[in-house]
Amino acid sequence: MIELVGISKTFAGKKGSIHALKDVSISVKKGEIYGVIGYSGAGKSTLIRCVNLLERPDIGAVNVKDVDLTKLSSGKLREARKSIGMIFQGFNLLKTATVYDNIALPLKLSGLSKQVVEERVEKYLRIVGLEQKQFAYPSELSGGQKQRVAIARALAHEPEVLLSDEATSALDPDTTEAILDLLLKINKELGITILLITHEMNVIQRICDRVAVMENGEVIEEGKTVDLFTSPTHPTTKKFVNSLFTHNLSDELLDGFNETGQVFTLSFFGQLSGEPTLALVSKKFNVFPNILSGSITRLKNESFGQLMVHFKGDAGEIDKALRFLGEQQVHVEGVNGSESKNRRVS
Ligand SMILES: Nc1ncnc2c1ncn2[C@@H]1O[C@H](COP(=O)(O)OP(=O)(O)OP(=O)(O)O)[C@@H](O)[C@H]1O
Repeated sequence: MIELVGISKTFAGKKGSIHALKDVSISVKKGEIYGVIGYSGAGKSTLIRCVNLLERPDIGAVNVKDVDLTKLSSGKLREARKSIGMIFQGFNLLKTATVYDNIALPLKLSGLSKQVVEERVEKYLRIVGLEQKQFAYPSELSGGQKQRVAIARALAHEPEVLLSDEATSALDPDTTEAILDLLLKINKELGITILLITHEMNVIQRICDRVAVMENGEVIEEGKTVDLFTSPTHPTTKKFVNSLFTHNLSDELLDGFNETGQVFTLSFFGQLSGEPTLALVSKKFNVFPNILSGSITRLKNESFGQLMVHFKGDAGEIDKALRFLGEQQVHVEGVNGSESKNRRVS
C-alpha cells in the first residue's frame, strides 16, 4: 500500500546540511498498522511527511497504491492525496469553527454536495463517538475530544491510508488508551491502513503489527512487533523494549545476586506466565530459580512477559537449563548489574 524506496532528505541548517533521512526504505501492507519509533531528531516527522509529499524527498520513490507520488503533476498529486488522511499531535483544528464545521468545511471545499457532506459528518462523528458535541467549539473540548474531531475530519474524506504524526503524544495515559482503541477500531472496521510515528513504545506495543526503529535518519531495525519484543538486536531497540519493563533492582543488589548465582531476564511470548516453565527447569535440572521481579504486558494480539530470575546451581546445570529454555522459545539474557553487560543465550 505504501512503499518508501531509498528516500533521502537533506535540510540546510545554520551549521551546515542536516541529513534528516538517509536512504530509508519501508513497506506498509494494505490493512496493517505500521509504527515508526525513534527518539527526538531521528527523522520520524520528515519520514511521515514524505508519504503525502508535505516534504519532498531529494531522491527515492514514494509509492502509494503502486503510484510514485514524486512523479505526479500537481493536479494528479492533489487527487492522489485524497486517499491519504493525516492527524497531528496538535490536532490542527479551526478554533473559530464548531466541531461540525471543522469536519464539514474541507468537504464542502472539495466540492461534495450538501447532502453528502451532512451524511459524512454525521457518520464519522458517530464513529468517533462525538455526536453530542457537534455544536461545540474546540476550546470547549478536552484534548482527547479534539483528537477525535481531527480523526473524524480525516476519515470524512474516506481515505484508504491514515497517517498519524504523534497523535497521542499530547494526551494523558487514559486518553491515549482511548484514542489507540479508536485507531484499532478504524483499522479493523473501516479497513484503513495506518502508518504512525511515535516516541512511545506503548503505542507500538498496543496497536502496531510491524515497526521500524529509526535513529539518525536511518532505519536501524524493522520487523513484526512481536519479533522486536522477543529478540531486539540494536541497543536502541532494546532500550525501547526495556522502557516497558521496570525491574527496579539496584546494581548493588544485582551484583550481590550474581555472586551467589546468575541473574537472567527471561522473555516469554504468548504465555500468561513463565512460572510453569521455570517449575520444569527446577524439576529437570539441578538448578534453583528464584523470581526477582516480573511483569506481563499485552501486545496487539498476544501477551508478552518478562521475568528477572536468579539461578542458583552448578554452572554446567545452569547452562543446560538455559539451553532448555531456548528450546521452549524463551529468550534469555544475562544481567550484570554494575557492568550492565548483556549476554544473549537464544
Ligand atoms: N524544515 C527543516 N529545516 C531544517 N532542519 C530540519 C527541518 N525539519 C527537520 N529538520 C531536522 O531534521 C532532523 C530530523 O527531524 P524530524 O523532525 O524529522 O525528527 P523527529 O524524529 O520527528 O523528531 P521529533 O520527535 O523531535 O519531531 C532534525 O535534526 C531536525 O532538526
